[in-house]
Amino acid sequence: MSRIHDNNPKRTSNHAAKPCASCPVFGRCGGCSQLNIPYAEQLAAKQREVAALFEGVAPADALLPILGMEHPFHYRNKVVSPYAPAKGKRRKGRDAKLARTDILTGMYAPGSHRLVPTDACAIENETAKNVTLAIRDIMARWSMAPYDEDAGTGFVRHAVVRVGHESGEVLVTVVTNGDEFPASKAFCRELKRRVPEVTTIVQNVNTRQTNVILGDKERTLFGPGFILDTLCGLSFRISSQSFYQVNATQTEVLYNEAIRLANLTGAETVIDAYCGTGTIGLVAARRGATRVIGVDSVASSIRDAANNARHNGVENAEFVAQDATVFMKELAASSERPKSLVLLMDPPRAGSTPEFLAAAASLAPERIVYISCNPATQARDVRQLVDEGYEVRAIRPVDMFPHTDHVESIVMLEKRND
Ligand SMILES: C[S@@+](CC[C@H](N)C(=O)[O-])C[C@H]1O[C@@H](n2cnc3c(N)ncnc32)[C@H](O)[C@@H]1O
Repeated sequence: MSRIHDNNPKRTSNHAAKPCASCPVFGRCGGCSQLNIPYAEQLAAKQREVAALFEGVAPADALLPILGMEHPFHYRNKVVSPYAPAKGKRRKGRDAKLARTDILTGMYAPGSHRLVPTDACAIENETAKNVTLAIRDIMARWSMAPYDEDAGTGFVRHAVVRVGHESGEVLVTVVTNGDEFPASKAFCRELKRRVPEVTTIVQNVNTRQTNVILGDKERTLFGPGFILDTLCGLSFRISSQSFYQVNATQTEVLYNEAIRLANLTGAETVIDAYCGTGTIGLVAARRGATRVIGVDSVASSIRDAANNARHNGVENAEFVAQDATVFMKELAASSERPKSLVLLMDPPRAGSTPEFLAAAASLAPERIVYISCNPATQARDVRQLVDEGYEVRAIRPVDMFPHTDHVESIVMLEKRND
């Protein structure tokens, strides 16, 4: 996701952190920075940002209009809420009574670990928010202490709530500073009673004094330990540690557009580089690719991808746990180079590597569809691909995170005939 650097002083001064009708903590909470700007204006600014980044890299007419949301609220299907003691409310003893106001939950202030309590949020899924508030109330009622990050004491650190966009299933991960979860069965019963949509509850143990939210140890307290959700007609299994895009509505928009731009005719092998849990590659496997090879450096994502393929009966996709650059260089050097090739790539914010891009170009894919959450590094990488003999045919910004200064973009390149 790219941060907008809008040099327009008028826009900046007009909209500087004023109170906002949709959110009483706007300007203090680090969740959204543009809630006070009309949505159409936000989209126009994101379009301008992408246009500026690709000036001189792509022909101006390659830029297509940004795809925004029809209902740009409550789109976050994953909500991460820390719990902390209210100031001056640090517990004196283990059995000290707690009131609801003694426990803070909400969002951090921008660039800090100061919790801004919120009872409602304009961008988070409402069921997920209800879960985080219900946990706070149960904690107060049952004297479960929130984690104090300075002292390293207290029990409940975070709740990570994921809601299946289509299925409505709800996975709650309670991150605890300790292994033993007293009365965990009663806790689950009470949470389920308060928010009946909850389908599974997992305890994640994190006893380290760190900013990293999840620890390594987990146990399922209630339900199957995962939820299922449908994306582009395929069913995906989501567990507490799986990578899954947080705005499912726009993920479908993003993937549909990427597959449209890939223009698969039924003859192509598709490489899905930086594939995560294989979501986009599996959609390509269903929509015209003869064969899909996904590659990602995270072994657990590759296991999820292979399971997702099996679970959906997709037989023309395989997944490799390897560094994407090493994989591309090995493929470029091998004698088994696929003839008709399309490359899909979706690297992290830092973008790809010059070696990956050079190996990709030497494999001469007919089309490259490059998805990015950081158009600045994407423009840098696309410039190299242009130098290596490709031409930008289309750029499509997609608004995955309304009311924030992030924008996603898809670039489609074709091999130049010169
Ligand atoms: C933006 S995510 C894309 C995931 C997937 N395409 C999706 O839409 O869900 C970037 C992915 O790149 C992977 N990654 C990061 N560095 C990598 C590397 N050097 N080689 C291969 N994969 C890498 C991460 O594990 C992550 O799954």
